[in-house]
Amino acid sequence: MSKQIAVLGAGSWGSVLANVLTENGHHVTLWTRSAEQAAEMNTHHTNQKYVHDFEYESALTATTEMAQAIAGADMILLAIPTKGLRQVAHQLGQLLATMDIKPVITHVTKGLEQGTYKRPSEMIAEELPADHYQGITVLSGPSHAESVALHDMTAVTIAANDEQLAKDVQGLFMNQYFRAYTNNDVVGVEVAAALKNVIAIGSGILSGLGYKDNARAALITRGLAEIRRFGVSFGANPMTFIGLAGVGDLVVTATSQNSRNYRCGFQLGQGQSVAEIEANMGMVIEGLSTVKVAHEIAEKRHVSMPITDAIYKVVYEGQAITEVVTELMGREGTTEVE
Ligand SMILES: NC(=O)c1ccc[n+]([C@@H]2O[C@H](COP(=O)([O-])OP(=O)(O)OC[C@H]3O[C@@H](n4cnc5c(N)ncnc54)[C@H](O)[C@@H]3O)[C@@H](O)[C@H]2O)c1
Ligand SMILES: O=P(O)(O)OC[C@H](O)CO
Repeated sequence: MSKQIAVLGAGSWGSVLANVLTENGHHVTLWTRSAEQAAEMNTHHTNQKYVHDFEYESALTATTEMAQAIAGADMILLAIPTKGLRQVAHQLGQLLATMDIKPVITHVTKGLEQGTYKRPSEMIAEELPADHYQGITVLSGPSHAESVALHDMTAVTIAANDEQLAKDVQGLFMNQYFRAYTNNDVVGVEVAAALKNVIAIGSGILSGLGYKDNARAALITRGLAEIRRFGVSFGANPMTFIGLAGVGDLVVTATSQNSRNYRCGFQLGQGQSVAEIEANMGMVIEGLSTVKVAHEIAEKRHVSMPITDAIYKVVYEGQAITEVVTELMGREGTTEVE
């Protein structure tokens, strides 16, 4: 059945997911804070700043008025980077309190909040009035916007504490090229989503330095071990980390030139500075802030995360990459399976 859906955030992922939902026959309104971007979408059906040379469904409309976007919404999809999520959720919460709707909330944010160390669903829950939405679901997994736009076969995870809610959202997204699985491990899915970006930066660094397949496979495997350790310390299900939101997203992000986090690492490995890379990317590189949060949390909770710590030293302490790599490889031998 056709539903009314609002997508908040018209970057790469928000605009492409809005298009998937429109293709699935839903009435979708995309909210953006940029009047130029809304006009471009409504007039030319494009969003050139984020996904080049792609024509969106003409039924997809955009607005800068959040109240207009969410009017009558059955689902509201938040596609905002970690840094802006609380602010947008706050704005949404104020509107929901005054409106006669009770939508499902879904978010796709991959990060952890600086300072509070909160996961995206925790931030959203803190900002929305409890009785004015049905619950929160998380969409994650190996899914580059550019590939989804081209109908590359894609499988994602929809996580929620409430199984029926996850199934409802699964039904909205499923089609011939987009497959969704449900998962009840919200903590594991959100931790995996945030931390894979850090390991992807590390993988890019190794490639940028000229290391080859063995090095990358070792980094991905041991990176997954520390992501799992971190997640399990928060009560996550270890099985989540061998699923789509875990190894799936880690592989796609840590091996693809489509990944902004991998590309950022590659350029670091080639000697560029973080400031230069961020200025040229023009889109969010979530791993750069997540590495700081993850490093701080791991230190507080005594979770061993040598790769994350190494990337932290490169990004935030300016330590030479070659020195960090030597240190990592020179650590005392240990056992693989804990
Ligand atoms: N791009 C992908 O392929 C992809 C896939 C899966 C998940 N994600 C995740 O989805 C989230 C969004 O990523 P993206 O790729 O769309 O980012 P992006 O950089 O392409 O776009 C971000 C959008 O959010 C908007 N925004 C940021 N702060 C805002 C604020 N305070 N108020 C209003 N709008 C604000 C920006 O204007 C921009 O339109 C990230 O957490 C990312 O990790 C991205
Ligand atoms: O481009 P990246 O590195 O932010 O990765 C995008 C998605 O998270 C991949 O699933």
